[in-house]
Amino acid sequence: MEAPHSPAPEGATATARLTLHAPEQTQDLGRTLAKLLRPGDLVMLTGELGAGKTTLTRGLGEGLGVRGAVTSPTFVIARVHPSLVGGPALVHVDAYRLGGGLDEMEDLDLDVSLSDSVVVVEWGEGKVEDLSEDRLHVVIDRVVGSTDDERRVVTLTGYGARWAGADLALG
Ligand SMILES: Nc1ncnc2c1ncn2[C@@H]1O[C@H](COP(=O)(O)OP(=O)(O)OP(=O)(O)O)[C@@H](O)[C@H]1O
Ligand SMILES: [Mg+2]
Repeated sequence: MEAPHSPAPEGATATARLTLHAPEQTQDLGRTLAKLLRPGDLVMLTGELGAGKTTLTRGLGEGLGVRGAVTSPTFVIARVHPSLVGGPALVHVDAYRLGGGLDEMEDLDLDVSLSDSVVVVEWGEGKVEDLSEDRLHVVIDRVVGSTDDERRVVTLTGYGARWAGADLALG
């Protein structure tokens, strides 16, 4: 599934693609990716229902050393997981029901500053890009349409100066 010749999207400063074969690998990717993340980073997760966005976020939470189990934020729009290791909190957002985007996001009245946190947003495309000039976009695709195939192709694309030259080939 490598597509080395596909052009990078406009504005992209770093990109990588990898294939994951099981949910544990998706979670591991999150753990590895967490090492690259800093306070103020915005990570957007895109992928259909059950693609593995929350699974990846669970790994991010482990890698960041935050409190609380990462689950689908079904009944809340955002959940804050404070750091247990003196690092940034993880703010996990389900933007699916976030109609208005940015304004609502700022109105959520989270008791944490987004610029001190790592903000991970599921279903945020077209809604939260304005939160930061820099962002890491993670797209998770099923290799085939079948729901019992565990393979996923993950495309990581960094936008903005923050990600310029970053090595996203984390496999
Ligand atoms: N390679 C894989 N990576 C991640 N999840 C996988 C993989 N293979 C199978 N799965 C399964 O797919 C499901 C992914 O669920 P998850 O909640 O992470 O998806 P999601 O993208 O957050 O969905 P939603 O859009 O409903 O929030 C889990 O049941 C998981 O076990
Ligand atoms: Mg989810």
